Amino acid sequence: MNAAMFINEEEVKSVLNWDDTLEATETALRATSERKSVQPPRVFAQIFNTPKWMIAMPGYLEDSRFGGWACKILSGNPQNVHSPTMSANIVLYDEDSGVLKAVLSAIEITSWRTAAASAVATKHLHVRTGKPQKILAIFGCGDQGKAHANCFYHCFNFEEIRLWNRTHQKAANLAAELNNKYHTLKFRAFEGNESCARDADVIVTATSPGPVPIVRSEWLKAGVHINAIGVVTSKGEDKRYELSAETYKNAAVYVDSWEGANKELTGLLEFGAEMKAEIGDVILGNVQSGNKDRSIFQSLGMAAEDCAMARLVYDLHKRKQTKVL
Ligand SMILES: NC(=O)C1=CN([C@@H]2O[C@H](COP(=O)(O)OP(=O)(O)OC[C@H]3O[C@@H](n4cnc5c(N)ncnc54)[C@H](OP(=O)(O)O)[C@@H]3O)[C@@H](O)[C@H]2O)C=CC1
Ligand SMILES: O=C([O-])C1=[NH+]CCC1
Repeated sequence: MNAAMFINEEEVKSVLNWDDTLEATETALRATSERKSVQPPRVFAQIFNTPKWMIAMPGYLEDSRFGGWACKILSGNPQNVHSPTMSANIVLYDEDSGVLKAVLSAIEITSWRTAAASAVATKHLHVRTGKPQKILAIFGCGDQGKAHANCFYHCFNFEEIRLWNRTHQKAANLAAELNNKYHTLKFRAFEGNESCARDADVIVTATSPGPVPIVRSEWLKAGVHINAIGVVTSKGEDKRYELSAETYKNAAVYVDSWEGANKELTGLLEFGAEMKAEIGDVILGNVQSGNKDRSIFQSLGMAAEDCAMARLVYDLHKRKQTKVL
């Protein structure tokens, strides 16, 4: 057995690509509904009376190409100004022996696979049903918002991609950066969240939610699909959701895994939300369409996605190293 390796953020970035990421993530979502993954609800540790947190996400995914046995450990402080708000590493084990194979930096992996999960949900719940893909609106221009903008530009053909951020300058900067990168004028920064949401066919919310939701039901068009990826909180009086209660009530809500949703999303039931299905069951064709024309993918993020991505990045990194030798 070779010594375990550390794959740093730069090495991860050098092998990541959207097509493989989308395949790995779709495999993890589908395998979850086929019960080919093991991923108990993740463990949260809040550090005393501070906003500092740690999450452990152990998992196993059975698949010949993307299978893996791994645990992602995240830690963060949303108040960080001069350092990233989140750290993430995946510990990858040999699938037979359980011996440590590699530790991978997982900030980029987390952004890419989260954006890919939203794209997979959008493909199956919206695009494949023939609904329009004219306007995409992304709320939040941090790491996740940026990854979603890149991923959705790669996967779909929206005519306009709107960007909104609490601090407007960040949306303006990202729009300029992406227009420059892709030689396009599709990306537009919006000052108001209402104007950004109106007429959008697909919405992504990628913020750390505050006490006031940033998207309201009355602004939304019929048939809209929303990918809500910001972590929701429902602790006593402290309720933080990106979407208003009415938005949930007026849509069919899809999740990545029931195991996670049953622990972390019970607050949505208070809004009268119809918790419809796992995305994997939609991919497998096991879900009948209902009478709600709006859909929400409430993304929690899954260990199975991280297993698939760790295996993918490990294999691509090894292949690259072999070529260099
Ligand atoms: N579902 C999943 O799989 C995953 C979900 N996440 C979640 O996604 C969200 C975004 O993560 P990430 O991009 O990495 O974080 P960043 O720290 O990079 O960005 C945070 C974003 O949230 C905005 N924000 C913070 N507070 C508020 C508020 N009160 N109202 C509106 N916007 C606010 C920030 O705006 P400003 O620039 O003004 O500060 C910024 O746009 C988080 O909730 C994170 O936990 C992360 C990883 C995976
Ligand atoms: O799945 C994930 O990695 C996370 N979900 C919320 C914060 C990080």
